[in-house]
Amino acid sequence: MFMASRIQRRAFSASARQLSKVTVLGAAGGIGQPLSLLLKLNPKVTDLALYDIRGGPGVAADLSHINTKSTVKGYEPTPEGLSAAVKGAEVVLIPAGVPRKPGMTRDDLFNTNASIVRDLAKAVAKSAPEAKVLVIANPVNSTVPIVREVFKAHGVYNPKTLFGVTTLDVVRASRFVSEVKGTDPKDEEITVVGGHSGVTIVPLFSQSNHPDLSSNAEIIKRVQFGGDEVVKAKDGAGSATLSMAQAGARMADSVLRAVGGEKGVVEPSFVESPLYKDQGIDFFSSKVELGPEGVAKIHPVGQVDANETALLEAALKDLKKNIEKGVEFVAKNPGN
Ligand SMILES: NC(=O)C1=CN([C@@H]2O[C@H](COP(=O)(O)OP(=O)(O)OC[C@H]3O[C@@H](n4cnc5c(N)ncnc54)[C@H](O)[C@@H]3O)[C@@H](O)[C@H]2O)C=CC1
Ligand SMILES: O=C([O-])CC(=O)C(=O)O
Repeated sequence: MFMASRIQRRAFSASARQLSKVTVLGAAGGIGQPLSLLLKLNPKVTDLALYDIRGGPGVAADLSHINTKSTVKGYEPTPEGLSAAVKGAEVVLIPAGVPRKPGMTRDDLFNTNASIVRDLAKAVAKSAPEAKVLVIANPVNSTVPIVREVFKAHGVYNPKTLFGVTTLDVVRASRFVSEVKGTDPKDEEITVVGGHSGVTIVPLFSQSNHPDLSSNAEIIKRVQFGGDEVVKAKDGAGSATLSMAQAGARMADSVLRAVGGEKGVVEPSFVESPLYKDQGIDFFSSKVELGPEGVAKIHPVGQVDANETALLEAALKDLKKNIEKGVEFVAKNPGN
């Protein structure tokens, strides 16, 4: 009978028990807390690292009592704490940054959030350059290019590992359609492309079970401005946190499934993309097939109708400006 050597047995048990450290930067915030909770409940996460400029260790102590196997550790808000939090991470999620208040656009958050994301990206570039980085902080259309510029400056940029999280847009689209059509949202897969703000969010209903909706201005607007609905309802207390936590946890889970070797995992995401590079637009959200290294394949936009063509044109115009703004910010403000 074949007897596995000790080395073979060790190699087998390491691969069977994939170690997946996941770090949340901004873990004590409105998104960070429920997101961390959902990650604590995910058996694919073996180590959960929580960092925030305030409150990280408290949230970690609380979550650490939940009886799932993963370890949970909160880190002090120091450069050493940040570096230790990200070190060895498979996935780093970044929901750190201020949220909108009524009357603001996501772009109005740029002045505050650009430097927060830049500085966190520096720490990731230094201590976890191979991690898959999932950027949630707004304006995503600009913060993702900021992370790229920082990684490039550190000589560690890999386009396969940088993602802007646009999952909430497809989550919303699926739910809103199911409400209109009286269906189960799990059966409503709606492709949403472009970016993550207002008119840069383009739902492609012509590709769904309900092509009639592609001329329905009301539902298109609801998907594009779903975030504003929540901002208005929260009336000054912030923006979407719980639905965002669910969307972020879904995206992290998909990335981990692909890391674990699962095939055919597809999520929409704002990534460096060839689709509109000829128009000077480096980043675009479309369906992305995930693999062990991160981005495995970027799906094309596919067939769109006349109405969607017009929506895409408007989206590309804004996207270009948003992306350039992020790139210019790092060029002019490289930080320390
Ligand atoms: N991509 C998306 O679909 C969505 C993005 N967002 C964005 O996510 C961000 C966070 O939103 P909320 O959690 O509601 O805000 P929040 O204010 O409740 O939480 C933000 C957390 O970040 C922390 N923080 C600030 N600077 C930090 C730094 N330098 N390092 C580590 N932590 C830091 C704060 O202490 C706070 O705990 C906002 O920019 C918001 O616009 C919100 C919803 C959806
Ligand atoms: O609307 C906001 O500011 C937060 C966000 O990105 C969303 O809910 O989609």
